[in-house]
Amino acid sequence: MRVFLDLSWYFKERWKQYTAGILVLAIVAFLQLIPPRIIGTVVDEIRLGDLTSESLFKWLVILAGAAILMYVLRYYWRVMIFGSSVTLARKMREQLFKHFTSMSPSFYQKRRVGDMMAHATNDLSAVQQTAGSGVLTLVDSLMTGGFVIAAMAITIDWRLTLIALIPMPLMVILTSYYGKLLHNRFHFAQEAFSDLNDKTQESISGIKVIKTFGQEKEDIDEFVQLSEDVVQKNIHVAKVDSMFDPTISLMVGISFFLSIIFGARFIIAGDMTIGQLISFNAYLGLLVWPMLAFGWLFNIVERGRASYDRIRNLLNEKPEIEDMDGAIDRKPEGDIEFKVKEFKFPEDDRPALHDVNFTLKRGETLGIVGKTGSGKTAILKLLLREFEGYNGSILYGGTRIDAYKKRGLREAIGYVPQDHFLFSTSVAQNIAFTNIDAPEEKIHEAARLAHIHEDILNFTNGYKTIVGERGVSLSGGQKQRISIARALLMEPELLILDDSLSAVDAKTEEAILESLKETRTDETTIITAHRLSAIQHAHQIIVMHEGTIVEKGTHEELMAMQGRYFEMYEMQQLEALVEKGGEA
Ligand SMILES: Nc1ncnc2c1ncn2[C@@H]1O[C@H](COP(=O)(O)OP(=O)(O)OP(=O)(O)O)[C@@H](O)[C@H]1O
Repeated sequence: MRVFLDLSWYFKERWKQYTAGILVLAIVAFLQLIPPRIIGTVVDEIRLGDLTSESLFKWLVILAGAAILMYVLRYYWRVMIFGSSVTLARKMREQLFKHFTSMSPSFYQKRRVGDMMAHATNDLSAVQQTAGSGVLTLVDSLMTGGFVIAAMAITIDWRLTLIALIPMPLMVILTSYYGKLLHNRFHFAQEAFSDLNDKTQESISGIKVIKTFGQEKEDIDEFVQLSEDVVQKNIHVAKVDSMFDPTISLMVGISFFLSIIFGARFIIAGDMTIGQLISFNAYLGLLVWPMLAFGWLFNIVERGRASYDRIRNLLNEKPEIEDMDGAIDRKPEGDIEFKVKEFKFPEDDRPALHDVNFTLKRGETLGIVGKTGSGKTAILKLLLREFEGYNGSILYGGTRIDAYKKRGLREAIGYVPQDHFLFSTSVAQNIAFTNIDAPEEKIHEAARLAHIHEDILNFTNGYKTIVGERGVSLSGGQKQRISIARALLMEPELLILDDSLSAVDAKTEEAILESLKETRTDETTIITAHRLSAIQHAHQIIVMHEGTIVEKGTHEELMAMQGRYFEMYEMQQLEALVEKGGEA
């Protein structure tokens, strides 16, 4: 029952609804006692020959009145209690979503999407059930059960009541045992559901790759296997679940059996009338629901507790990167001074960066080149404060970047990542992602700078064209340029292009670089690239190798050094020549 204590914050918040709901439930529980009582009285009046048409009419009116009142009140408590449980789910769903958006990238590195989806669906619905059906079954089993037992003991016979209740302790022991079994099995069923969710999500996003490699059958087989696992684990849950009802019915059956045997003896002894035994048995019939509710209560509470714990654990995880107390609330600007002695990604023993030092003056362009895995993106991730825990300091405008509020820092940076993402909305909305109210001219201007404007005008609906999930209907180069336009619309203090020109042809690349040079005279730009033409004109170029800077300078200086950069350049010239068919 601890989950009710865990949810007490919400019960306090909605105490009016819950109190009203519980009060109404109590009235319904009391009204339920009327029909059995009337049936017994009528039977006794028939036996004694006292029943008149007036008295029968009176009983029928009372029965009808009680029925109508119960009908209305049953509707009312559902609105109060179940309505509140729906609001709780909404509230927790919002909390979860907000939490997900505040978490650092390393959180997503550790967790699977399917798992998070399972928390936001199955777990939330189990908690919702606890705050709705859980409260109902708890209150109803105690109240209806209590009232019925009191009516049996006080108005009929306390000895027969005690006898009829003999199977109860056994029922409590059995149902709580089933509850424990259920808890474990439900946990495994949930995990299997997470795996299935994860698989489905991955297969759908990777459908192109699956089809290209003709792996549909293998993928379906894997899905069927996981789906079978979910079914098996849920059958395990259902097996325990289905033991509740027969057990309770058996116990109630034993109660009826005992009440008939001993009730008949009491009638023969003259301690009880036939009408009273009929009322007693009708009351016993009313006990079936509270007993069932009691069994369900364990079931609901066990599921709710497991789910609530999982959600709480998730919500308790703190974002690794948070604003420090008194953080500066403005966008940084000025020179960038990068001095990192050593940096390791979480859960990685090898340093991704070591001894990386450079200064970038405001308004200058820095080019970063190097083999794949040499640490180019790692530098950018530190600048963006996506990761921390490095040994050294990164200053922006003379102040450590962690002294700024994360929001301010990120607003100053227009970052175009390698794995850019387009949303399933229009092209215009994708570009105006950071400023949804941006005027049309600004959106077009950004698109012109990214040299995608003409392409967009050729789309069926121009800027209103809806981009499929992850932009499947666009070419790689078009997606890249829309992502660049999105970053340019921010007019960022620092523009970072992380290998963002790889899918555009050399001519378009040159045109984009030219327009950046013309418009971004006072702002800073960082470009990482494999193709040297993208960084050739930068004020400063650093060559990365195995996590450190091995060469630094302008294109001319680096060429003169005849080192790695020179080799890369020569190699790329040769490749270009071969592509052109060897004509010099
Ligand atoms: N999130 C991460 N967690 C752990 N290790 C990582 C992570 N990201 C990158 N690495 C590792 O850090 C090293 C540097 O990676 P980085 O992404 O900076 O390379 P890169 O030079 O940008 O490569 P590319 O040109 O292929 O993009 C690599 O060995 C990579 O495997």
